[in-house]
Amino acid sequence: MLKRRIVTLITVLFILCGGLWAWGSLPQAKAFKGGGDTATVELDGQTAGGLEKNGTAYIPVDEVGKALGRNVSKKDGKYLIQSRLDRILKKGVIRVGTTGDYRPFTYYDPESKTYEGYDIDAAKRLGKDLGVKVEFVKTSWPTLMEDLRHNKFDIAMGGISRSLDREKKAHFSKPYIDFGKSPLIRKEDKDKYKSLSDIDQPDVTIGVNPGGTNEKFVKEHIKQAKVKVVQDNLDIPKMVAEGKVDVMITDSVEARYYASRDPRLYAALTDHTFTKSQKGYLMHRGDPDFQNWIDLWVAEMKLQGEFDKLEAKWLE
Ligand SMILES: O=C(O)C(=O)C[C@]1(C(=O)O)C=C[C@@H](O)C=C1
Repeated sequence: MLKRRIVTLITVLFILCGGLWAWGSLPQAKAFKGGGDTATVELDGQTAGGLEKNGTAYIPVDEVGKALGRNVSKKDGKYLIQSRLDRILKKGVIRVGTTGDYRPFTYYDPESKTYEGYDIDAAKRLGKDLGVKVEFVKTSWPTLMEDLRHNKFDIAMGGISRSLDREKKAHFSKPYIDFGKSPLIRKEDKDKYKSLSDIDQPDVTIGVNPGGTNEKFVKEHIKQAKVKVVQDNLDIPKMVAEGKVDVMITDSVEARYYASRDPRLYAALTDHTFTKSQKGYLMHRGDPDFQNWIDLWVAEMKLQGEFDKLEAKWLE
């Protein structure tokens, strides 16, 4: 009887020591929250859970991978956190964030419940070239960076301006189109607005959508004119045409698009834009394999004249 008890005790001790050894060998990360025997870390806006021991968190590497939107594999005794590219290929889906409010790049049609536009076609082509399905995820200009950080999508596409500010928090692909900020006005005002100072007058009202580079430009450069913030970007060109606001300062590409479709509108100064900028696709930081693939894809699209075809279809 005593012998059996001693054997059981030794077995229990043995299992306990093994468990502690396995626990201790889990990869580490600093905990910011949690206590007792659970811990949580935040990685790129996602949380991963594990155990805490003496102020150190032990987070299973699978959890880390999940939080980063990446797969984890084990080879030659080493854990490998794979690129997002491998995960996309394995899952057979790429999640593309897009705002759906910026013609001609991205437009969500509430009736057909589908997206269309230059970058929607580009995203579909991207899916085809990757050999995966495309799942569009709605985002917005004010929440774009947060939605990316929270891993709501793998890449954002839809007339996004490359900017040094955004590159501090995310990563842009190589550019695929050049443009600049310019005014969309009523045709009858063609001779009235010939420069930014003609526009920045107390009797002028500028319509602007929140959260993007249009608003940033207006905040930085407009001192005297009235500014009306319009939640739905798609409403602004019509508001200009109907005289509800006088000017929309936006990307020259968009100004041209609306002016060529509505005879009441005029795209001014598109050859002398207020700024010079480029569009790019927005990705997470720290994943060179995925970023390189996307850059090569952008280069191939240019080389094969695919962006030219999209321009002919959507921008002319
Ligand atoms: O923020 C950006 O990157 C954009 O280029 C998007 C942006 C904007 O500047 O607000 C550009 C033009 C459209 O009218 C709406 C959105």
